[in-house]
Amino acid sequence: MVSALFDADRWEPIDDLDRELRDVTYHRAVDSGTVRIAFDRPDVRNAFRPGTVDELYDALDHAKRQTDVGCILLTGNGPSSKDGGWAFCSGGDQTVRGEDGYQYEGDEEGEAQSASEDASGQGPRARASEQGRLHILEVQRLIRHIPKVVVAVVPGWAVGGGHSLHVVCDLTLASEDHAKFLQTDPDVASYDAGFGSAYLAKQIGQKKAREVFFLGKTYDAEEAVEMGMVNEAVPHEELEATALEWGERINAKSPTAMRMLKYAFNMTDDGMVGQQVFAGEATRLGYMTDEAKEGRDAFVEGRDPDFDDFPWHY
Ligand SMILES: CC(C)(COP(=O)(O)OP(=O)(O)OC[C@H]1O[C@@H](n2cnc3c(N)ncnc32)[C@H](O)[C@@H]1OP(=O)(O)O)[C@@H](O)C(=O)NCCC(=O)NCCSC(=O)CCC(=O)c1ccccc1C(=O)O
Repeated sequence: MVSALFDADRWEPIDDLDRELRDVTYHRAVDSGTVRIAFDRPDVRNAFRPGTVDELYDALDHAKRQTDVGCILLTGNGPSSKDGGWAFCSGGDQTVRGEDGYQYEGDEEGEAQSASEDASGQGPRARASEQGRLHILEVQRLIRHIPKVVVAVVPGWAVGGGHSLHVVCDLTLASEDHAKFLQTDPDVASYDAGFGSAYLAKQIGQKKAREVFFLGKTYDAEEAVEMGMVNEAVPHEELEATALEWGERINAKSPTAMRMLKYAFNMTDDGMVGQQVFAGEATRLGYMTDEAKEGRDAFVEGRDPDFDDFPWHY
């Protein structure tokens, strides 16, 4: 069983990644352009270790390249076999935290190296795996820039770095029975000084965001909706069916419009990088015009371009 909320009839596994997935499951909906990526360490509240982050990154990157996929659901499998508890993600696995980041353990490091080695056997990720990692931030940036709608589907605890992940997702859907939102970063002397805090303040306001971090209160799904950091709370049993409905709605829309809107929402907060990402898509749209083709063809054919037929639009 993947998860107690997982409807096996509605999903098929995706298994053409370069690595074997141990800490994450990855599925595609049978009847829509929606994929489901889930943390699969329910006995530790879906805490992520370095290998989890590698798998998550690779699954997201694979999803990014599927041109018939418009929606990515990010969730946590459950419940825990130990106590029945549910989690989206409880952040970095504190048992493998070292002085310079989170450490690969035993065979996890071996797998990461063999999956990432270049021809010399000394590829950048092979070398990096000997050191502590904080590469959940690379996952955050991928979620931020992926040209699709990413929905955090929260069946239980969203804590620490897991809370930050839901913050950076485009939408959050939560179980009204079990979802709980908590920031423990300052309790364990960690701090997400980027999207997890500053972008959260854009969502819920400065005072409330400071309360989340400085007082470390736990909020249920309804409170999180009230605060503006969760879009909707639904009964636990309906969580994944509702997420799939959202995926269908999203996939029915114009891919270009959705991509440009996501980048437009990002741009005001993302500085020059936000402008660059939006501008790249504007350039792509430009390339699709006859005017751009004339510029390219003129160069390739060794002649001056003739733009006379193209108006100076206003
Ligand atoms: C999540 C809890 C609130 C759940 O509490 P409860 O329901 O009572 O369950 P427990 O009995 O506590 O937990 C069950 C079981 O799971 C183990 N566990 C839970 N969380 C973790 C974890 N994060 N790491 C390791 N193990 C965990 C727990 O030990 C139990 O195991 P047993 O063997 O059964 O006893 C509560 O569990 C809790 O508070 N967990 C810790 C939450 C936490 O502090 N997370 C880390 C925050 S820091 C972080 O995530 C940094 C991430 C990061 O990389 C980063 C770095 C720099 C910038 C940004 C980031 C970023 O945030 O992205």
